[in-house]
Amino acid sequence: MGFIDEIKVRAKSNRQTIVLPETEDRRTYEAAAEILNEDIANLILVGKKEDIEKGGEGLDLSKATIIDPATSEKTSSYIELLVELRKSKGMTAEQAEALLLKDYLYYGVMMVKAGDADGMVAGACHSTADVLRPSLQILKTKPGTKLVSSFFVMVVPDCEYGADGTFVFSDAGLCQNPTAEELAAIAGSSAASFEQLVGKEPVVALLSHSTMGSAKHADVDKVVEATKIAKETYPNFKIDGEFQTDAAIVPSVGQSKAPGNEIAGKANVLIFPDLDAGNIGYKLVQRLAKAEAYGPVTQGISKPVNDLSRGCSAEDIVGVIAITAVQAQNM
Ligand SMILES: CC(C)(COP(=O)(O)OP(=O)(O)OC[C@H]1O[C@@H](n2cnc3c(N)ncnc32)[C@H](O)[C@@H]1OP(=O)(O)O)[C@@H](O)C(=O)NCCC(=O)NCCS
Ligand SMILES: CC(=O)OP(=O)(O)O
Repeated sequence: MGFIDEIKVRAKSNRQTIVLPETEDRRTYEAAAEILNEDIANLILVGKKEDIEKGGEGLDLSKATIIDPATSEKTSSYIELLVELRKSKGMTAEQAEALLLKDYLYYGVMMVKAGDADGMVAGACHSTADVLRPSLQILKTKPGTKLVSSFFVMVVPDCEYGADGTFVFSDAGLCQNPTAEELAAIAGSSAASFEQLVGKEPVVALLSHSTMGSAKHADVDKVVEATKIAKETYPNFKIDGEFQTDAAIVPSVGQSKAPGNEIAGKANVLIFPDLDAGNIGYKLVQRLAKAEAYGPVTQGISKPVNDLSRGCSAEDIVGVIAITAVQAQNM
């Protein structure tokens, strides 16, 4: 069974409730119909009943719960809770009400915060910053984690590298220019995410344009420092660097560039030095190698709110909803 089919089976075994706030996008409805048809999760669609009926025309969405912020009896409690959480930032009741009635992404995150949903998925028609900012402000980093970061699960067809072609790429969505300490935290979180979702031993490579000192530059120094911190902080995970991508994933190149290294050529978790590299890298593999790309999935956050690319398909949304449900089972 492939990666996403296994995730769907796990999601079905203990159904979670996922909120979908992007009811202005047809792909949301197509994905919702498939999730409900396959019994992968319970779904909440946020919006006006008549808009949702129109948006989902021709699809069976009868098992979805529809919540209209303008009429829901829960809205006043979300306003109170939002004011409580953000009063130190100057949030007033009037501002909270205006925000929750206008911005369904904030509304969905408040549903998760209040425990009325187990997770949220959005990003088909909003930028990553707009999707993740409310969750960073409201849900916050989970205890014991330094920062929230994000990753893609990449499933590359006909590929013998990684875990039979399955990889975690991080951070390809959120942290723009991580420090060495942040890069180390991303490596630790990504190893744990790989273990949780892929169910195999993570082998983590911190990527660079240098392998074990072959190039000299401040950018390389950052990755070397991050590797040192990550190895000290997460001694139970197999982590090493700095590696070029070929040395990280191709066994023969790994052994020629880093002889005797136990991670070289075997990595299945690839840590990119910054968001430019990560975001460019995942899109190249997705589009040129025709890989499945699920994400950006967040890690290190207190409850799962996951993003999508605006270029996603309905099938991609189905995958990210199933992943979100599996993350929620473990929170
Ligand atoms: C997500 C993002 C918008 C957050 O930054 P921002 O809008 O400038 O927001 P702020 O820095 O004001 O942060 C908002 C809150 O989130 C918190 N936060 C921001 N980044 C965080 C992180 N990585 N982990 C934990 N908390 C974080 C801040 O501490 C702040 O909390 P507060 O409001 O309670 O003080 C920003 O990191 C970003 O734009 N990332 C790139 C997204 C992107 O374009 N990706 C490419 C396509 S996938
Ligand atoms: C993840 C990502 O790159 O998102 P988008 O394509 O929407 O910018």
